[in-house]
Amino acid sequence: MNEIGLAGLGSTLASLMFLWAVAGKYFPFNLEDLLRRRFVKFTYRFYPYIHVSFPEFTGEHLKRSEAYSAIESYLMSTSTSKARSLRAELGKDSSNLVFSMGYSDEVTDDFDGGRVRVWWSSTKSESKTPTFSIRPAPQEHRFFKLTFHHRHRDTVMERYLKHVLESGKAALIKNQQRRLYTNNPNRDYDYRMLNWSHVIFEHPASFDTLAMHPDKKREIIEDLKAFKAGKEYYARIGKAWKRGYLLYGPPGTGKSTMIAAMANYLDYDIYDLELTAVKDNSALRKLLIETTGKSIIVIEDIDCSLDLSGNRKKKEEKTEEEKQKESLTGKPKEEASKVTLSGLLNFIDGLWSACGGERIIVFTTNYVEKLDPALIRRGRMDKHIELSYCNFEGFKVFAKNYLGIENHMLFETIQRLLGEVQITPADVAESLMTKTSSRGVVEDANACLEDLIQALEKAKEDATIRAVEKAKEDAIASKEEVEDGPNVEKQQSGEFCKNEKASD
Ligand SMILES: Nc1ncnc2c1ncn2[C@@H]1O[C@H](COP(=O)(O)OP(=O)(O)OP(=O)(O)O)[C@@H](O)[C@H]1O
Repeated sequence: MNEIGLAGLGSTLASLMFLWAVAGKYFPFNLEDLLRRRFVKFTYRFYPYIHVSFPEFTGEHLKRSEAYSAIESYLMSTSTSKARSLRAELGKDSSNLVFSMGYSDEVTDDFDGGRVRVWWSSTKSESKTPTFSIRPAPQEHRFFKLTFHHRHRDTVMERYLKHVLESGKAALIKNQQRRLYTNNPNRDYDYRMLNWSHVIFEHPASFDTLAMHPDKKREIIEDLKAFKAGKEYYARIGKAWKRGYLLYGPPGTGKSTMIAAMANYLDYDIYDLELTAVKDNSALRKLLIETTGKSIIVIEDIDCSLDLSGNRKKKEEKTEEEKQKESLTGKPKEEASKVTLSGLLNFIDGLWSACGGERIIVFTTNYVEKLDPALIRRGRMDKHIELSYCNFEGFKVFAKNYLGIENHMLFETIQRLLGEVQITPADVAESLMTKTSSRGVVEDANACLEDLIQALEKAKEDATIRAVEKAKEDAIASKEEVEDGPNVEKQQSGEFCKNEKASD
């Protein structure tokens, strides 16, 4: 092209751009938009298909995409009959195989009575870009690809994908084994940087095996049932779909067993949150975001996990033993968690706590009186459940489950003794198991009940001895007080403590 030609082209382009700008300004409709749509329509003549891809990991923190999991589960039912290459995994009760689409395979799916046809394929690609980050990124990128004709765009986007996600999520819950998650202390070494790691949850506890007064049990079951069915109710009253349970009582009274029974009853996963391993409030929030719905988030022994007075303790001096350990291993003592009470309150009912929905938060403690009232007020911990020493009703549950009996001549003695001594359900369970053979068969119910009576009588004796000793100590203390007069020093220090508490 000669110089004149180039100049001509230049001026033509300039005129076109000018006209474009003028047209965009003065035309009554959006010309640019119209032309773009015409162009797209034109290209559809040659290739009328649209693709949507769903990557496995998304976001800055590479969280496994819920959409990917739901599609994977949806395709399990579709692909088994249609795909030619399948992957097999163990199903819910470890006795059946669940099949899913193999990589690089494609299946068709018909929707709307066969009017809409789509194609799904599963692909993986190796990451070729070298990464120089401290935390290596995943080497494999997996995604599902959905292909459909452009004339079905609205149906696919508005109805078909909704159907896939809903059916997939439902199938996921039905097929997937329930999981017990724990916050991952090794996340820095996990390439996916997952905050939670999990094992299959297989605890056999149920409300039938829980030794507890039947009325109390019924009340808890009703509460859980109402919660599970409460999606619309919570939406109507404008509250996040979550509920807090505080389980308190002495060790061995069944707090952990109750959580397992709740999870089995609701068919929920459990997130066992080890608060002392959480670095700070923002790490706590990240953990919360990564939990899924239909789950129970548990913080056991909450009184031991956090300085609940709200005052951080001053940095503790290292002991000689710790200093020695550090010099031997070269590793400094692990930093204490900086999670604060307000961070925890935010976790329970801050704005972030509403993401996901259908979650139960459970705190357990052996010392309810130690907890900050703000933490357990109604609305945060909606239901306070006391698990206490074994009563006769609880014992009857054990007798039925462990020995297969509902009545026995020794029941009367046991009922009397249970009214006189405090014994934990764990101890009762232990006594009833002593005569069970290694095959799990009860060899002699009578002998088991006699063992329990012995344990109860021993507990009664011990309690009497403790009471006598306590009475002696009290008598000595009051005698000393009479002889020496009121202990001024003690009183002063008592007052000092009170003042210190008041100023806290
Ligand atoms: N109420 C109960 N019903 C049935 N079994 C129980 C009950 N309480 C305790 N047990 C039995 O005792 C064992 C210990 O109970 P569990 O761990 O649930 O008690 P806990 O209150 O959580 O104790 P801790 O406070 O020490 O964690 C369980 O394995 C279970 O077999």
